[in-house]
Amino acid sequence: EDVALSNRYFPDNFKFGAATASYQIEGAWDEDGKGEQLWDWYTHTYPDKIRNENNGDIACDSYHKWREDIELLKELGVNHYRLSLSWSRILPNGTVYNINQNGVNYYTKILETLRANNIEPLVTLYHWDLPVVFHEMGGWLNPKIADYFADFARLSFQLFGRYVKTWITINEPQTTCVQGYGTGGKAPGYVHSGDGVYQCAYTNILAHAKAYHIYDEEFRATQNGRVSIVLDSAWAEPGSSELEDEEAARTAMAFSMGLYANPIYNGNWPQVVIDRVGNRSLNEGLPRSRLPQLTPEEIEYIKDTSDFFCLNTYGTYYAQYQNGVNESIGDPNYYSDIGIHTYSDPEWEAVIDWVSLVPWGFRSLLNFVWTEYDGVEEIVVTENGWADVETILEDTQRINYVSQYLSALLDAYYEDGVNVTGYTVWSLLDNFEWTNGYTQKLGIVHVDFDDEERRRTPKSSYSWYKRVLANRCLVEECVRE
Ligand SMILES: CCCCCCCCCCCCC/C=C/[C@@H](O)[C@@H](N)CO[C@@H]1O[C@H](CO)[C@H](O)[C@H](O)[C@H]1O
Repeated sequence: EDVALSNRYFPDNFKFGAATASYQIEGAWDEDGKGEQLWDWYTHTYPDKIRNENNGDIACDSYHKWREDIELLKELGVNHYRLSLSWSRILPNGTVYNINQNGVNYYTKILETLRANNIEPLVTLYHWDLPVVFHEMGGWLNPKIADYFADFARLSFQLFGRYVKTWITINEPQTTCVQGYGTGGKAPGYVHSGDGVYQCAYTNILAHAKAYHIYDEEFRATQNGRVSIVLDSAWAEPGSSELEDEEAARTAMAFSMGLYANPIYNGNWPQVVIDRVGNRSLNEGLPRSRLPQLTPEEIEYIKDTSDFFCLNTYGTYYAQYQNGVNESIGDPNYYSDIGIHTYSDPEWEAVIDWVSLVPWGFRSLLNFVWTEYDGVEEIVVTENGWADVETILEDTQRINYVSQYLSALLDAYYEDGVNVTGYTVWSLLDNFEWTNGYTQKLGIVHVDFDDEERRRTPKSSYSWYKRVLANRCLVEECVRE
């Protein structure tokens, strides 16, 4: 079915990019002095938790093939490349006591080459590969980790600030906290849904704020860069226009995005989260809320620690009021705290459940971020893309998805006045998709994981994206305003 796409040009200052993350592409897991990190440990200790017992030991072998990756980016014509630093490649034991010069050299070469090719690096300091020593100390359940992260951030600003003007502290704390420490679906696989999610959220936002303040106080004046955190959320659409369903959708957004965005942009946790977790904790007979209380000093310290909003999003779901759940006791659990019913429309095109072709949901989400969070003057989409579960070189579904999401983005910009200034496709390469191993393919470039050379083959979406970047327009002919 033909869908009408926006015929507006992308604004002159709009930036296009592609994204990857260290553990998902680099490989060389123990090479040249790199230390062990959480996902090395997890995939080696619990191979059965990963599809086909795969791991990222070699992944796309980008540790050796990074020049080829930059060639692909150059040819594509992107304005920026979002990549992440492997903390334990730079600091094998996690702390600044021991710096691995090979790791520093690796990233220096990449950043230099990107700059030489006029590609702006968007650098994420932490994309889930926690040095294993910190996992042994409790990982993100231990607030002390925030200090170690801050040390790593300072060192990275010192080492790479020449090249990097856009820093992202942490990727998707929601995924880390809900899946890593709540449901156990990702490393470290902990199931502490009632408490762990909130403790992890606390440590993540504290770590982010520390890194932000370090940049602000020690580097901003000389380096002139900016700092943000990547937050992810699907869009929660009310299941009906009934007030109860609208409230259910707002509650879902508060628990998914608000838990992290509210303290950073508006100050403190969302009120609905404070109330629901607090009341349920009392009903459960607990002496205090399972949600850590932020002190007035912490609220002030964490608030306003972002220079622009980084958004990752892949899909939409409906939220519906669920009768009786709010009163139920005896189930200290993040999802019971939210207490709503969610569902998808079976008509929505989707190959995996959380990536769905719902461009209007994306537009609503952009509008939500724009109006809900104080002081947001700019939004950059730092991840969005389509998942296949088999190798498809003529990936028309991906082209459909990305073109319709970009069209929705243009509508949000031109029709709704949302200042969204960048879009980053996930991903440049098919890569190691965490517990899904190599079974989910989100790259615009195919990587042959059966080939020792990890041969890269651009898919149709790569050529299509290249044309969009060159024309700055989604259709045959665009109009100027
Ligand atoms: C509070 C909400 C209540 C109920 C929720 C109902 C269910 C709706 C579906 C929500 C989404 C499920 C979880 C999805 C999270 C994604 O945003 C996240 N995993 C994306 O992470 C990035 O994914 C990339 C592609 O897989 C890539 O792996 C990258 O590294 C990640 O940053």
